[in-house]
Amino acid sequence: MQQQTAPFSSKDVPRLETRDLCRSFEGRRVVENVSLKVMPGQVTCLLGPSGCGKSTTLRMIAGVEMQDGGEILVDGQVICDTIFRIPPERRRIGLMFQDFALFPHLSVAANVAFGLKGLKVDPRRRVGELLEKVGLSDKIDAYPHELSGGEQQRVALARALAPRPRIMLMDEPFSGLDNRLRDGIRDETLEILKAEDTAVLLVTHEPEEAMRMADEIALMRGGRIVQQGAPYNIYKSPVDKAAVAFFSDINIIRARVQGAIAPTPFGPFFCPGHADGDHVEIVIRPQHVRVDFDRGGRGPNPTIEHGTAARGVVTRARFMGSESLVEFAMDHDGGIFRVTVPNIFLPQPGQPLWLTIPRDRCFIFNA
Ligand SMILES: Nc1ncnc2c1ncn2[C@@H]1O[C@H](COP(=O)(O)OP(=O)(O)OP(=O)(O)O)[C@@H](O)[C@H]1O
Repeated sequence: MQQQTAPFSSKDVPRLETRDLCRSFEGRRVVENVSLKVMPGQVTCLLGPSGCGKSTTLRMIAGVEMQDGGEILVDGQVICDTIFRIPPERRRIGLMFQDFALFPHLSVAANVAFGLKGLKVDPRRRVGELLEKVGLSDKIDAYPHELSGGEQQRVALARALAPRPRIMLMDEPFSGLDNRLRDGIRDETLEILKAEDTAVLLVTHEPEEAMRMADEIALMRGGRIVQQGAPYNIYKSPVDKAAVAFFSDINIIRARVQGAIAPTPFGPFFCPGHADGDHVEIVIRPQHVRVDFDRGGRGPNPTIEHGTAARGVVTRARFMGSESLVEFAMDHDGGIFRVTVPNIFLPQPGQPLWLTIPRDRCFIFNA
């Protein structure tokens, strides 16, 4: 009898996949069971604090660092496990790092053509095509010292793209650029990489950069991926307190669950799934706390959506540009609460105000 095979499309095969990558240095695990998939034309950001193992992961995929365990696949084929290893230069993986180091003695054209050595392509044509893409056709004969930081970055991108890499690994490639320049270059780079259908793995420790660039974020901590998903999902459904705190300041209300309810000075919080006696932390971002006026010592009326208001006294108020940051010392425990309010809101220190916590904006975790 003929065996039926499942319908299978090359579209379903990740361009880049890692399975359980591990690496230790001097007996210390710095990368632990990192499994990732990046589809063609997709950008995945490895996001995490300094030292969490992002660059080591990238270096193993590039082939300049050897893993202790796990495997790396490109288009469904193993290119490296603990026994078999394709050398870095044959992986067709492009690299872009913060110190992109153009060759100072070579012209823009020669820098871009450098990536084409040994390939059967017409270098003049490919260089011309790439410089047009990055908007630097008029700088073809210039030398790196004659270019701005942003222009140099674009040459580095053209050089990395020249051999048509299937995968681009980028390690904080934009952090050397000033803020205003960075946004433009980031967007342009993304557009070009998507148009070339390149799978991109980008390392960053900046949540804003990850939110801006990524189709998917892999949040890393202590060598492990703790959460993976679309930026919206990571922001809206964080796995733990640290995942919330990575994207913004946080306020924490501590309580103990009784009958699926955590009583707090802000009213009761419904805690399904938490057992009686569980200590919980209710976490809320500063932009989601609501502020109400004192109304002669009486705060706003309690509601189901916002619970009861708790009174605090302003200790500090700062205008931050598009919003104001106000700090409160809370009456019930003297703890500090941070609240951001759009536009200009600068109450005087000492002024009493009332804070409420929208129930649909807070996260409840076991303490
Ligand atoms: N060759 C090495 N020898 C020993 N320890 C190393 C080596 N390379 C990296 N480490 C250690 O491994 C850990 C992870 O480093 P890695 O560079 O991967 O982190 P990272 O998340 O990229 O940090 P950053 O954002 O600061 O670059 C760090 O504690 C680092 O000191």
